[in-house]
Amino acid sequence: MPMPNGFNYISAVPGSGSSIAADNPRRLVILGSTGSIGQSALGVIREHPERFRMLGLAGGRNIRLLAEQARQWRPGMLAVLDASLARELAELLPPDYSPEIVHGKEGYESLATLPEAELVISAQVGAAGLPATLAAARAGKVIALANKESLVLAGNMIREACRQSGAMILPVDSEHNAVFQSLRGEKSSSLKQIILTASGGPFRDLDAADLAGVTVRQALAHPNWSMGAKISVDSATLMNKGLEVIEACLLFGVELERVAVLIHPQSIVHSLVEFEDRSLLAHMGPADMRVPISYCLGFPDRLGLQSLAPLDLLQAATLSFSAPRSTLFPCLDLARQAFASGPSHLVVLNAANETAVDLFLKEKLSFMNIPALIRHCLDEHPGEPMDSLESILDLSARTQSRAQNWAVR
Ligand SMILES: NC(=O)C1=CN([C@@H]2O[C@H](COP(=O)(O)OP(=O)(O)OC[C@H]3O[C@@H](n4cnc5c(N)ncnc54)[C@H](OP(=O)(O)O)[C@@H]3O)[C@@H](O)[C@H]2O)C=CC1
Ligand SMILES: CC(=O)[C@@H](O)[C@H](O)COP(=O)(O)O
Ligand SMILES: [Mn+2]
Repeated sequence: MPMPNGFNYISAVPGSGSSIAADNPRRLVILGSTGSIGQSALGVIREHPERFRMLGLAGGRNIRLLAEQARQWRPGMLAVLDASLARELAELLPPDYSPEIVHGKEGYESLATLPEAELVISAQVGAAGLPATLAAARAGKVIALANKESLVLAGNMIREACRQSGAMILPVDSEHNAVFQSLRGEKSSSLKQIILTASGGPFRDLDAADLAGVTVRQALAHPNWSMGAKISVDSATLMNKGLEVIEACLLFGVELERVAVLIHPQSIVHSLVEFEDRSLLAHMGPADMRVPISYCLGFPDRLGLQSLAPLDLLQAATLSFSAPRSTLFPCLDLARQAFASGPSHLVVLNAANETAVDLFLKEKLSFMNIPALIRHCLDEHPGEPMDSLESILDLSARTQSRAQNWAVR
């Protein structure tokens, strides 16, 4: 298995290092196929239809798009959020096609653990993605992981599940995919630090007075990436980078102190690794999620992406780097503090953030109150054992209701 040598990495499925043979297509499930990552993944697969066989697609509420995808890919199983959406979805499918339609947490879990599935793309948003991701890990699947919240909520549980089942995680998140590519063939003892790049989001040059009045529309207008609403707001607050620091620690088995963040407004260098000999390896490419997704789908081979224009470095011209402004964007430090405090603090961090972002998107919370609400929830939390999926989901729910109360106080 061509994994980074000696890394404490979530790894090693026997045979998963083999190339995709055209006569033996990779059997695939996409959780979150109706989202930004899900649609980008389907774009990659559309370029290589002979290499993949679609076994299952899962959406949330967007059954029109899911029906359209299902008509094209004809998987044997579909999943949606609830029973009534499942019934509506069935009505939208052609008469000659009757897949099994499942719903809710158990439905997503059964899709993620389909016995024939080899590769599961985990691209649901938020804590909702955890049960199916954990189920896929327990079932020994290769998981192309976009849903970073799963690792933040249950990193150690997922690592242990992978160790026991032989499941393996391939990082879809652009920074972690960049690190993964840069570490291949290297020894863990040579690694000094990981440097994650952050665009800084749409508000990176604003001052405190301007930040107080930013709108939802402005927060959703990411300067470089086209993404779903939740992660776009996370990018604007720098919580996305906070979640990514934790994701890097868990994926690559490195301590918090060895994961640095640099603001890099161009989003051309997707991250770097520094070695003991002062060498820096950087991964560069277009700011398009089809690049890391295709790397995971084809791993250990690279799939061609003819539909994507090459990055023109002459056009890009400048690469710049600066330190994050943590006073104005405290979420990055809040995430670091939560990770240092322990697993239940991470659950509180994630739940408070999800509630805060949801309230901000509904214009019930100001941008500056997103970190204030998260800080309040963390300050109140004494810590508790997190030893099962149920305990995580229970603490998430309690935190969300506390956060709602704080916001409407
Ligand atoms: N977009 C990007 O470029 C990147 C995203 N990521 C991560 O990937 C994940 C997905 O992000 P993104 O694609 O942008 O998000 P989107 O909001 O675009 O898509 C989210 C997907 O999850 C589904 N979904 C929403 N709520 C639920 C729920 N309660 N239960 C089950 N499914 C649900 C949605 O279904 P429906 O729309 O049908 O309701 C949709 O398929 C996130 O964890 C994000 O942090 C990481 C790196 C880059
Ligand atoms: C594309 C991707 O991986 C996102 O997580 C991206 O990194 C967001 O950009 P920021 O660097 O602004 O958070
Ligand atoms: Mn990212």
